[in-house]
Amino acid sequence: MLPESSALNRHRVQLLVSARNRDEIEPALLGGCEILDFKDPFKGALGMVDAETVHSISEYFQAHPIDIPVSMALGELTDRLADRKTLLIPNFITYLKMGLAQTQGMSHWYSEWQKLKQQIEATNQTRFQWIAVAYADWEQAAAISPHDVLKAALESECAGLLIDTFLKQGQTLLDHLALDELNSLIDEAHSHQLKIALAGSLRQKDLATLANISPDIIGIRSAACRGSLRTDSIQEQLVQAFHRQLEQHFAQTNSG
Ligand SMILES: O=C[C@H](O)COP(=O)(O)O
Repeated sequence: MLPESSALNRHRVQLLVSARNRDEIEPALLGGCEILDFKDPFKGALGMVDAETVHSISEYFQAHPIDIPVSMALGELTDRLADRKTLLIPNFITYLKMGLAQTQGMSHWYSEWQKLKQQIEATNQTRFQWIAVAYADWEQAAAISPHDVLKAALESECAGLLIDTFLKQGQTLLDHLALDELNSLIDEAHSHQLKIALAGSLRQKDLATLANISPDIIGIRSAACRGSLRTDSIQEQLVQAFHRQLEQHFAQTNSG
């Protein structure tokens, strides 16, 4: 059952903004981003930024320490298994996420996922907080279903579950998953203290609908970019406008 519709949802929601390079850090932060994410929008839904970009972002954070959590996308599990490149993750990263496209029918995906996470932690001598990623358009992504990803996230003690879209061709999260399906995933996650992030070409106008459910994080890139084009650059005033709308629909956004 959906919670009773109300103009103001009292659940605290944080704004995550996906930046692609050092130049986008300040517009995201000044606009009010509360979790800073890094991904390369030219490499798919969860494309990882290249080593040169990681280096310049690291230099930026050495000069300007940051006090909000930072996350990074690592691409798809199947891509990581195919290239086996050693991943060096900078020490300012808290959350890591990997997509599960092409895992449908792959019998050992769960153990491969666990092994890879352990290898990344061993290489970097750090325990990361892992975010499991479910795709709302999971059938097109040949991924496992959001309910199965949620089950796997709980089993593997992930810090959270992100529900995003795999295809970025104009359809939004809400085009693929009905609000009551999202609500039931959120209820199930919250009953196990698992945080839920929602993303997938979300726009300011979607916030009134999303205020009927209680995600913990809302993630954007397209809506923060000029012309709503995720391959364009982040604009401070667009992040700020989205953040303002978020505060109008979800109370206590900035209350710590
Ligand atoms: O995690 C957030 C995503 O980067 C959202 O990107 P998008 O708004 O372009 O779908």
